[in-house]
Amino acid sequence: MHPRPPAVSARLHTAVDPRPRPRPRLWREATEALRQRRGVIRVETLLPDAVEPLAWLAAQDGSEKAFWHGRDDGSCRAALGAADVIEGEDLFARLDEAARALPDGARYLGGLRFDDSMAPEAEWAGFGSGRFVLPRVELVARGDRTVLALNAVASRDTPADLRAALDALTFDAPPLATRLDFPVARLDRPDRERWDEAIASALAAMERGDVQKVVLARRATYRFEEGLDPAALLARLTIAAPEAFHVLLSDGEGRTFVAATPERLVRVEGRRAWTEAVAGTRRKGEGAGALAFRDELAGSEKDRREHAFVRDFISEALAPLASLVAVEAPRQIEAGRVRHLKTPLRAHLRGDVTPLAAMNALHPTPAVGGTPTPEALAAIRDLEGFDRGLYAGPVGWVGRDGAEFAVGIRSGLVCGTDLALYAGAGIVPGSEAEAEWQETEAKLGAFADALGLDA
Ligand SMILES: C=C(O[C@@H]1C=C(C(=O)O)C=C[C@H]1O)C(=O)O
Repeated sequence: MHPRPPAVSARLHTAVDPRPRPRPRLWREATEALRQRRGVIRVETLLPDAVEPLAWLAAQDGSEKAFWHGRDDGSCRAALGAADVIEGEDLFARLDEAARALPDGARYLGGLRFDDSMAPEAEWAGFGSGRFVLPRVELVARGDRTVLALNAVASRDTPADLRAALDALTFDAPPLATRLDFPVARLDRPDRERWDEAIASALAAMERGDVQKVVLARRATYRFEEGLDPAALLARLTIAAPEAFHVLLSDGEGRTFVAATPERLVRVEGRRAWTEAVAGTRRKGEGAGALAFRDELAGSEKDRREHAFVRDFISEALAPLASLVAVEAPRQIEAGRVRHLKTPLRAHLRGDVTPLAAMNALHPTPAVGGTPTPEALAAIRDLEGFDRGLYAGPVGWVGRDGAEFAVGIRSGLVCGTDLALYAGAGIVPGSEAEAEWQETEAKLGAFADALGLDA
C-alpha cells in the first residue's frame, strides 16, 4: 500500500492556525544568521499546531508558489516567494553547484521542459528551458508536525527583506472550496480526426522501420468563468489520486503547472538511486470489472512490449553510470482512474555521477518519448502540433545530498481562466486510435474527478 499524503482530505475544510507567534523568533534567528554566515542560510521553527499546507498556500498573496509531495516520503512542502532562482544558460552546472552549497533541509524546487530543442510557445515561455526556485518561505508538513522555514542568501538579503516576507504571510486562511466551478468550454488539440491521422502517421513510420514506439500526447483545454486557484485544484487532485507525487510549480509570471503523477523519474540519496519503468495501461475499474482489467493488462502482449522498451532503456541508460543495477519483478499500480505495469529499478551510482546527471541520462524514457529516442522525438515534434512545455518533463527538487524527479505527466497548466490538460499514450504496432484516445481520456480521470466532471 502507498502511504497517504498527510490527511489533506480530512483537513481540507478546516481553517489553518491564525496565530502568528513563531514569526518574530524566526526573523531574529535569520537576522543573526545573516550576520554570521555566508551563502544560503535556512532557519526553521516548529509551529504550535498542524497547518494544512495547500490551504495555507492558497491563502498567500503573490504568484511565486510551489508545492511538492513525494510519493513515498510522507511529508510535503508548500513554498512561497524566491530567495534564489536558477534558469537560463548553463542551468545544470549552476544548479549542481548551488545545490552542493545548500544547508540541511533546503532544496531548489522546479522542472525542465520535455523537449529543450524546441523553442517554447507563449504559454510555456515563463518556464524557459527549466526553472528552479529556492523558496523564500516554506511550510513543511509531516504528519501533525508543521515546520515554518525561511531561506536567505547572505550576500543579497537584508533583515528588512526577510521581515517583509514574514509580515506578508497569513495564517488566517479560509478553508479551501469543497467544489471547483464547472468549466464552460473545452477545446481539444488535436481533435479526434487529427488524432486518428497522427496515430496513422506514427504506425506508418513504424512499418517503414523508422521507429519502434512513439508516445503521442494531446491537450484538452478547459475554460472557466472565473480564474482557477491552482492550489485548490491540487488539493482536489490529492484526493482523486492520493498515491501520486503532487506537484505545483509557477513560472513567476502567473502561470502554474500542476501534476498528480504516479511516475518517478529518479530519486537519489547519496550514491543510491531508485527509478522505475511505468508503461502499459488499463482502466482501474471497480469490483469484478477491476479484476478483469487487471488480468487483461497482465496478459496483454502489446502492453508488455510497450513496457519492455521502457525497462530496457532505463537499465541500459543506468549501466554506464552505476556499479550495480537491480531490476525488480513487474507489478501493477493504480493511479487515479487507471492502472499501469510498473518495474522498479535500483542502482548504486558511480562516485562522479551527480543526481542531475542521472536524471539527464534517463529523460526522456520511452514511457513519454519512444524508441529509439531521437526518432521518436522527431515524430512527436512532427505530429503533435502543440508545445508539451513541462508536461512529461522532469519535475522535482534538488538538495545537497540528493534529489528527486517525477515525470510531469497527469498534469496541466493553469493560466487565468484556462486549464490546459495533457495526456499521452504509447503507440506501437497494433495500437488503435479509438482505444488510445480513450486511454488518454482515462489518464485525465483524476482531473475530471477533481473538477467534478462526468462523475
Ligand atoms: C504519457 C503518459 O503516460 C505514460 C504512458 C503510459 C502508457 O502508454 O501506457 C503509461 C504511463 C506513463 O508512463 C501520460 O499520462 O500522459
